[in-house]
Amino acid sequence: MRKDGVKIVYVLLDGVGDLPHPALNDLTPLEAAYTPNLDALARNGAMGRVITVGKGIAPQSDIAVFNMLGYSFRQGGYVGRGVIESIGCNIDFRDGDLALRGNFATVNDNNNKITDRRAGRVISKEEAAAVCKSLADGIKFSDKDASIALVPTVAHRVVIRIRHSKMKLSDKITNTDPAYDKVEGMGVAKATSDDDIYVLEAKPQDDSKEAKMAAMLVNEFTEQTIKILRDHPVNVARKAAGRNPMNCILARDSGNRFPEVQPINKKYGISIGCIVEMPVEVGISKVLGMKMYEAGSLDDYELKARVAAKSLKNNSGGGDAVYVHLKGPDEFGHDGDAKGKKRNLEEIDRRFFGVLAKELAGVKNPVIVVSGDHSTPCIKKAHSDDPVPLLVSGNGIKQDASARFTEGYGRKGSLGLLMGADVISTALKLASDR
Ligand SMILES: O=C(O)[C@H](O)COP(=O)(O)O
Repeated sequence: MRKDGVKIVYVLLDGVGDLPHPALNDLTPLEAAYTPNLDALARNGAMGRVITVGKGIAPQSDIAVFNMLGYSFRQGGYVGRGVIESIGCNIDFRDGDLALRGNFATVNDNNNKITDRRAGRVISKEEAAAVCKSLADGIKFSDKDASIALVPTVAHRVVIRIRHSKMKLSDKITNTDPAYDKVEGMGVAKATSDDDIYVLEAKPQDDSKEAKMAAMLVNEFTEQTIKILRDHPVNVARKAAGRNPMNCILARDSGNRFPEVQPINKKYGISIGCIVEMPVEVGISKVLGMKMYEAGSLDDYELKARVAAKSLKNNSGGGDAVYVHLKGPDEFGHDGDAKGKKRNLEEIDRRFFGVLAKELAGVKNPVIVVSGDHSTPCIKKAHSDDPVPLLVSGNGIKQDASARFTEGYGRKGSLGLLMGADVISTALKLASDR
């Protein structure tokens, strides 16, 4: 396959896929949204659908993005989101430490019933830092050789690292977060509702003393966290202001070692940069050795479009491809806000794809690939295994009858049903064969 001169913008819209929603007259957010720029791309390309990780798997974003970049880990060997987020947030993590993804959550004072898995989502950096400091100072494990470090990242998200100075901890333990399961090391959304959920006990998944120790330490962490945070000044203030207290941390996706993977540029024989912000996306990019471009905060869509186009221009040291992750749609899906998701897609269309179209003027024959890492249907308020639409657009790509970037056109498109791990090689082939 000749790849000389190929220029690709690869956009993953987090949680973009959806199902018909009554608030949108039984359309999906993509179908209901006014997206003239995406529509124009659809008319100049071909569509299909993608099962990002595997049939029947409602994946978390980490393993889904790895797959969409060509790394399936189906033969095992995935290290877990906790490790990827640790790498993303620069915590001092070593092989044998236990790394977990945490959520600040709200629980009832008396029975550990979870009333909000994200403690209201709005958590300031100061609140998160104050709470994490109290926990780092206050948590005393019964085993004196164990210690804890916490790094708050974005909103309700926090990274937990537990270290034992005399033992490598095992990652073979279950989650305390009831919303996700671990399947072959991958985080998978469970079909639970948010209405009747409790903090779970971490259980060892084998008989080793390392797994028993890891589970015991996570359970001590949970119990002490709830005690320390019950009357914490941050929570007294939050409650007084009518906000949900951040009085618990739910842990999931344990991992205990660095991943070993082939760098992405070597895998595809081209140079691929990226524009990412979330800690998990930063972790993935570091693991794959991608060059990261600064492009403001999560919703600086115009800037992201400008930086993406510039990264491909030969006169600025241009790469061959740039992967852009846009977090926007996913949170609306989790919150069940179909109208919000529609509005967000309209904004992305106007402020990202509209600007990108103009900024790419100086790039010769670019190909734009658009897809998602998974579906987050608003009616489910969680990730699902529904395939996501895929669009490969550019002059010379054999067009099908796609008129809009929607789930429906994806279903009818000429690219058919692909696996996530095959998307980049398929796009490269279509781009090179023109
Ligand atoms: O936003 C995230 O971090 C994940 O995609 C969803 O995680 P959550 O269900 O814990 O918010």
